[in-house]
Amino acid sequence: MRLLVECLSARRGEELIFNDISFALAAGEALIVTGPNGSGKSTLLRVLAGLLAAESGSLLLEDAPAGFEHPREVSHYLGHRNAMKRELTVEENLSFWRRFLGDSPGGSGIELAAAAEAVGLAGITHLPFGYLSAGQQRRMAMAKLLVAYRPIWILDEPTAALDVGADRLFSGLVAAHLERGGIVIAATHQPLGIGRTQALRMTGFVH
Ligand SMILES: Nc1ncnc2c1ncn2[C@@H]1O[C@H](COP(=O)(O)OP(=O)(O)OP(=O)(O)O)[C@@H](O)[C@H]1O
Repeated sequence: MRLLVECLSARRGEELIFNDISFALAAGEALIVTGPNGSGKSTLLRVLAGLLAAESGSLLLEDAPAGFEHPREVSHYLGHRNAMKRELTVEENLSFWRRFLGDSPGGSGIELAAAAEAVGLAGITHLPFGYLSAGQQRRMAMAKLLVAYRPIWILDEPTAALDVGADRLFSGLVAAHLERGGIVIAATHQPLGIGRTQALRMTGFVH
């Protein structure tokens, strides 16, 4: 599968945030998006995830499973917020996401306990999500990427609030996903320490 992005532009309110963004990612490849605050990284990821409409340009999947046309249909999106309910336990949250997202063709998510173990937090899935520390909450949000299979991971500042150990752990999860033929697009100020990456530097739109 390939993700093709051509001449993409996006608007927020009256402002054109970026213009003419193009890239292509094949299975096993990652794109790291960098740029100063306000340069449009989150906006680009939200367009890729189908949460915002592009102003112009195209987003295409090549050699995708039959019936899947837009990247959002086969993508995980991890935004700045963790998208977990504080009052529900970790297990209830992950179980909701597992059922809600379902698997894309070509793979299957792993069990909740295995996902919690993969992010180094086995044994605390019975706790309300709100009881966890900021770093533990972010780790659990990463477990969401594992409980339902999606070939494309769209990640906005995935390692914010993580300690060095969790940073490494996350790089490992990303590397394993790429190894299995996944595609990763991540906005980050910290290097993820992974191999085959392309870089996209956002500069903001110059009027
Ligand atoms: N809902 C909105 N309406 C109008 N403008 C918005 C809206 N959301 C974001 N913007 C503007 O769009 C621009 C790009 O924001 P965006 O969040 O994409 O940047 P970013 O590169 O991800 O920044 P950061 O590094 O701070 O996360 C900013 O100038 C921001 O003020």
